[in-house]
Amino acid sequence: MTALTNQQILEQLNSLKSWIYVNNSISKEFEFKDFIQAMAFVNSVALEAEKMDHHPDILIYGWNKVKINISTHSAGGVTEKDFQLAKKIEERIK
Ligand SMILES: C[C@H](O)[C@H](O)[C@H]1CNC2=NC(N)=NC(=O)C2=N1
Repeated sequence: MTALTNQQILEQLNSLKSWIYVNNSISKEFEFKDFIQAMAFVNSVALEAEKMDHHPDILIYGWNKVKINISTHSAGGVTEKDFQLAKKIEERIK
């Protein structure tokens, strides 16, 4: 899998809500009612990641916030798989 160009990444970001391109990955911050809701979200992301065998970096902070960063380690950049995972994550919080 080859890394997408900056142009391709910026175009694909338009199909996602509030994700940004930073530090060679796509990233979004989420805020929840409380810590338990945040952890429930993180566990649902873990299940999606396992299903895809494609894993994000997950930061749980500030009690009820979660930051997700996704890149494709083997490609050293952002690939289609990262956008697929981001779309799955967005479906999980609807
Ligand atoms: C062996 C296993 O399939 C690989 O290490 C997978 C696991 N999850 C992964 N996740 C991400 N984000 N990038 C990868 O290159 C990757 N590779």
